[in-house]
Amino acid sequence: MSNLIVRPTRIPAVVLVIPRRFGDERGWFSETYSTRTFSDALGGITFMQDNQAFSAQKGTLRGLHFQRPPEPQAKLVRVLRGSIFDVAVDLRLGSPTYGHWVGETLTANGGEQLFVPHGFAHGYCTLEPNTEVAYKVDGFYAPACDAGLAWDDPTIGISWPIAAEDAILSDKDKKQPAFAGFISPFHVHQTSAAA
Ligand SMILES: Cc1cn([C@H]2C[C@H](O)[C@@H](COP(=O)(O)OP(=O)(O)O[C@H]3O[C@H](C)C(=O)[C@H](O)[C@H]3O)O2)c(=O)[nH]c1=O
Repeated sequence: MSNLIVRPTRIPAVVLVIPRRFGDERGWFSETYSTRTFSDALGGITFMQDNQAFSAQKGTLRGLHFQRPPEPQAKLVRVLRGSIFDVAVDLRLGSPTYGHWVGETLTANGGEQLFVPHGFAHGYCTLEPNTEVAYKVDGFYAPACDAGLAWDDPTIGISWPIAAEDAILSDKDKKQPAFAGFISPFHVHQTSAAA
């Protein structure tokens, strides 16, 4: 039996992985990341940084974010506590799913992880209070390359599982630009281990 369930989403480059949990009378154990088991699913990616975010309230929405080249970031996202609706948006010029989004519910109880490659915007909203998210990135934080798109952009049309008036946003995310007129720096044929 494999220690990792791998399921492509409706955008094949965005992959859901579920590491096996070994349960016993004490609880459970799981290898939440291993280059040995994940490399087949994610390619030869080298993660450089671990991030963790705590959101006190249900409906906290972070995104849509990405870093422009030369510092793009692929992300491997999982939930330590609570649950989120995790979203990736295809920004790769030439992709048949350009401008399309995919969302997956990630929970601490289920241990699901979402891989978001280079060329995608990423965002999530929390589905319960006191939710903690941990994620690996394959590029360092580069504020000069930080970029974003409006979480509620009508052209992208993400079906968030919360009412717009209930979304809790940073000041930055309240002012992210619209997708209309966006000029993507990414291309589907960019050679990258993560896209
Ligand atoms: C992302 C990041 C942020 N910071 C500092 C910068 C700010 O002073 C503070 C909060 O940053 P921000 O408001 O951008 O955090 P989030 O809104 O959670 O943004 C993240 O959430 C969405 C879902 C993402 O996919 C990105 O990883 C990231 O943009 O942490 C750092 O020092 N290092 C980092 O790697």
